[in-house]
Amino acid sequence: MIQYNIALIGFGGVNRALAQMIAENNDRWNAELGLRLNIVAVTDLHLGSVISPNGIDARLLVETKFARGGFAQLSGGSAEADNEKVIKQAPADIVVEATFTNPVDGEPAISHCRWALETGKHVVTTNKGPVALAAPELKSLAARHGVKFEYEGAVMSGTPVIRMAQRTLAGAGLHGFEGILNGTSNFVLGRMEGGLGLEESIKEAQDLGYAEADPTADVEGHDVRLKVVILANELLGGKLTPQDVACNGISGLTAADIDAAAREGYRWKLIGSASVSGDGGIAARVAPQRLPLDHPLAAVGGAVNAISFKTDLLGAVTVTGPGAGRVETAYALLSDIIAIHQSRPSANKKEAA
Ligand SMILES: NC(=O)C1=CN([C@@H]2O[C@H](COP(=O)(O)OP(=O)(O)OC[C@H]3O[C@@H](n4cnc5c(N)ncnc54)[C@H](OP(=O)(O)O)[C@@H]3O)[C@@H](O)[C@H]2O)C=CC1
Ligand SMILES: N[C@@H](CCO)C(=O)O
Repeated sequence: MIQYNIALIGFGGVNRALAQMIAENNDRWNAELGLRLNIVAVTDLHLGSVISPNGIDARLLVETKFARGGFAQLSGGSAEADNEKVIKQAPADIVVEATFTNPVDGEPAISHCRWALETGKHVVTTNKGPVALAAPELKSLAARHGVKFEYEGAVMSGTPVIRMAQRTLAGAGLHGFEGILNGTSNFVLGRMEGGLGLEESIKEAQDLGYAEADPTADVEGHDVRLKVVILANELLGGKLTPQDVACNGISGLTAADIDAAAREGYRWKLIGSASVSGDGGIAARVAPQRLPLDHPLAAVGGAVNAISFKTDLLGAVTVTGPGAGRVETAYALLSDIIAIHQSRPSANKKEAA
């Protein structure tokens, strides 16, 4: 059995859900996968920070109602979120970055990842900023320090699309994709079809843990734009920045637009897409589209996401699954940790034997 010491950066919906999973599943992971997770540090803007080399009881972390600065009451705790000190000095093997996604410059999350990788710690993250805006730098930093930078949850939450496409569609001639890549806007469109207003629908998505800290990113398409950049660069060999992706969200759609589409046998969906063009460039965009009801993406409802990969050998391969949600996204972090566990040299030697 291997025990991984982890540091949680940001203690909002996703990292809390991971702590809850740890409290409930460590014994099962030990039996099935040969790993246990031990939380040795946490930092959060609201709660402060704590380093505890022997480990912090995950259940206590989740169940205690901490006030602002409340981590100061824990042994090794402080009322300040001292991210740099925690990331550099905590005895963690893996840093779990789940602070807010900054679609403009990716900070402070990019710095969090950099500090971790530079000090020889693996990084797993659901934060789209570092992946969309700094992946080449962070990957080369990881390689230089012999650690991993993993980010499966940055696209489609816990639904495995990045690793799946990289590994199991290798050789199939992937040349494009189109998909519903934002759970909040898909949920909101469904609610608006049912007669609810935009603002009330967004509020519901926030309560359910789907929306970004600033939900403008969801409804204006900026979140999908980051995801399109990530997928185009990871899977199509692109070097896109968000500025390369034309972007329109759903905030301009009115109840009348939605009703008119329904009467005519269509449904509005926010679609992110990219395809390799004849000259080897990549054309990418985010835009609301009216899909006929028999289109494979038209029936995808709620916070569910779906992506159709366009391949030479298989035609379209479509994957559907959760696109947002606290537990669903925490699962993506677990899947990244398992990927790190399974990529260690001794695991590979065993498999080869
Ligand atoms: N929820 C989801 O369905 C999904 C989320 N993601 C991504 O995962 C990340 C986390 O999401 P989620 O947990 O839902 O978001 P939350 O807003 O619930 O949690 C983020 C937490 O990070 C804290 N935080 C913000 N800035 C800092 C900082 N500089 N240092 C320390 N803590 C900080 C926030 O504190 P405070 O509240 O005081 O600002 C908050 O507690 C985001 O980047 C999001 O885009 C990805 C896929 C799905
Ligand atoms: N706010 C995002 C979270 C997942 O990245 C969404 O609704 O899809």
